[in-house]
Formats: sequence, structure tokens, C-alpha cells
Amino acid sequence: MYRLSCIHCGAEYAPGEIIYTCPKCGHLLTVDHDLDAISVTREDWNRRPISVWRYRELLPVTIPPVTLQEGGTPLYHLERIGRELGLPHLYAKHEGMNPTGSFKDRGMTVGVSMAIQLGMKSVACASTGNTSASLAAYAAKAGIPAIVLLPAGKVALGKVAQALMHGARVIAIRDNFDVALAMVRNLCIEQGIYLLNSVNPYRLEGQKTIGFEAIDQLGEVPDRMVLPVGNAGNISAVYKGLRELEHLGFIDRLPMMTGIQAAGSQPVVEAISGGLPEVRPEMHPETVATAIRIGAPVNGEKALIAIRETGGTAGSVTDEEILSMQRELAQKEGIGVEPASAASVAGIKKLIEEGAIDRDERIVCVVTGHLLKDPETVIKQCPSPVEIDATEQALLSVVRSSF
Ligand SMILES: Cc1ncc(COP(=O)(O)O)c(C=O)c1O
Ligand SMILES: N[C@@H](CCOP(=O)(O)O)C(=O)O
Repeated sequence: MYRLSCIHCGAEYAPGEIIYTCPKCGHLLTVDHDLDAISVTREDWNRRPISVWRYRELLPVTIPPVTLQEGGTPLYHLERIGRELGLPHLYAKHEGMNPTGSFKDRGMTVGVSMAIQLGMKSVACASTGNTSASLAAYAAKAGIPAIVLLPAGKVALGKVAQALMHGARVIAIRDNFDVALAMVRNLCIEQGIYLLNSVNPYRLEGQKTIGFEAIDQLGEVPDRMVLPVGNAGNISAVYKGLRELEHLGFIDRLPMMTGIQAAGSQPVVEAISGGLPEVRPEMHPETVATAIRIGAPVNGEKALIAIRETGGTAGSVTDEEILSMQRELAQKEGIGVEPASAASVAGIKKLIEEGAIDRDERIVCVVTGHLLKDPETVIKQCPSPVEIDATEQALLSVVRSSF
């Protein structure tokens, strides 16, 4: 069993209440499981296929879930990049291998299932792209309408294509993501639509399974987990899940939770480095990594706890560093990710160069979305295909000059 509780004042609410923040103090809510009443062993989990639903005892859904077979993503050993950085135990968990190409699917399988469980008839979100693609797909699977608000002109092509093709009503707002999120929150409360941004604590329950899988695949708790941070839901979710594993006695320590932001959009980094009690919004966020072009992270309060309670850190990377790591992952490891995802590995590169972390650490970087999400940014970085006459001579001349 579980209840909703406020992370700030501790007020408790019934699981069926349609609320997104604490009605008493306005702070964030979390799903509190009665962990002492849960009887499952790690062996039980290990007998099931690796996926979000392997961990169903720690998820709030009691109906047959709305699923597209999410989770079970690969954990890759970054052998070449690790060798170059002097990090023998560097790994990437490729969340781009989820059904719609990002980690949002872990959240949406649970979030849309909860919408159905709670009797909601429609769903909505604001999005820098991936949330909308995922919500649209899971709403289609559930057979309910979805509305998505996007910052006009600032969403990667592949993500808009997904939201449109899966049948969502796509509305482009002439302002940034933070404004779109404020608008959709009001819309949902006033119109009785179920809000599925990461301020919804049920959605984050699905995302916590990234940490569970990483430990199951690695065979031990990593020393550090590194995530790109935008709205700050994912880092908060992974931390919450690992705390639950610790309470259950399945693990005996937590990884240092490490958040990486783009230099043009780094309010969490500023709060951590400045020792601030809360995240101060960045009013004009800007970065090529449009997925994390977010100035007022809605889960800032949870993210600060995750980082501080685990002795983690936060760092920022420039757009050049992000794109350079996107190319390195693609060309040295065969791993295709979108720019925001490369930020986690770029962040580790920077932290190691600054001498801020130990080279013996076992590090899992979460790479959050697939390369194909943002083809335009890829094409801009790569040479054009060589066009030739259809002759053997022309072909051989190009091939010879390629080695
Ligand atoms: C590809 C990608 N990476 C990272 C993030 C950041 O995740 P979060 O908002 O949970 O911090 C997002 C979305 O925000 C995303 O779409
Ligand atoms: N990158 C996100 C931004 C919205 O974050 P959410 O986790 O609150 O949905 C996106 O893909 O839209």
C-alpha cells in the first residue's frame, strides 16, 4: 500500500486524490510505499525479464498496465572513452533504447496507467519534446486523448514528428518550456485533465527503475550515477528508488548522485555550488541540447536533496562539450544519443579533468534519448554524403581517399 505525502511539511493524502503539489504548503509530493509490508526478494525480481514491471511491488499501479515494453535498456561499458579518460569502470545506460526513444517511457507506462486507474479521461503535458512523444504514444495505446504544449521552434524534429503521428493535439506556445508548463498545469487543474509532467509523483515512480536496472546489470551499486538535468525529475526519481532499495535491505549504500546541466541553463548547478537553500530560476535558458533547455526545474527541491544526501555534485558543460561528446559516443562506442544525453558523459569528462572525482569509481552515466530524436543537429555536425557519377573509377577514387 502507499499514500501521497509532501516532501516539505509531511502532510499525507489518499492515493486517489488528483493533486500534484501539497494543498497545504504548495511543495512537491512523493509516493510513500509501506516498505515494511512489501514481501519480495531480489531473487523474485531476478526471475522476471528485466523491464520496468520487474519491480512492480514498488510501483503504484494495481490494474493491468498500459505498456509498450519499456525498460530493460542496455548498460554499455564505455571501453574506448573510458580508456582515454583513465576511467576503467565507465558505463552508459542507454535510455534511448526505450519504445519511443527516451527514458520518459518508464514514467509514462506508470503515469498513463495511473490515469486509467484513477478514472481520468484525458492527459496533457508541456514538453521540450520527449515527454510529448512518449505521452502521445502511451495515450494512443490507452485509447485516450492527449494534449501537448511545446515551446514554438525549440523542439527537435523527431520528437514533434512522434507526437503528431501518435495523434496528440500539439500546441506550440510562443514562449519557453517553463511558461508552457505553467500554462498546462492551470489547464489541467481547471479542466480536469490528468497532468503527466514530472511534477506528477506517480510518473516518477516508473523512472526510478533506471537505478534498479543499473544495479541489476552491473551486479553491484555504482559509486556514482550521472544524469543530465532539465526539469530534475529523473535524478530525483532514481534517488528515491535507491533509497527504497536501501530500506528493503537490497543495497547497503547509495551512489553519489551527480547532475549535469548545460552552461546556458544551469540553475541546479548554481544552487549546489552556491550552497543555496533552493533553486533560483534562470529566466533565459539557452542551449543546443533543447531537451534540457529549462530554467525553472519543477523538481529542483527533490534534486537538491538527492545530490546533497548522497555526497554527489552538479556540474555544467558547454554546448561545444556536449556536441563533441555526442560525436565521441557515436564514433568511438557506436552509441547514438541526442545532445542532452551526451551531457552526462561530457560532465564526467570535465569532472575528471578538474580532478573532482576518483579514477577508480564505478560510474554509470544515464544517456537519456536516442540520436534520431534530433537529426538536424546531427546533420549540421557531419560532412555531407559524397555524391559521385555511377562509375567504378569514381567509386574507387573516393574509397581510396577514405582510408
Ligand atoms: C533527452 C533528455 N535528457 C535529459 C532530460 C532531463 O531530465 P529531467 O527533466 O528529468 O531532469 C530530458 C528532459 O527533461 C530529456 O528529454
Ligand atoms: N525534457 C522534458 C521536459 C519536461 O520534463 P518532465 O520530466 O517534467 O516531463 C521533455 O522531454 O519534455
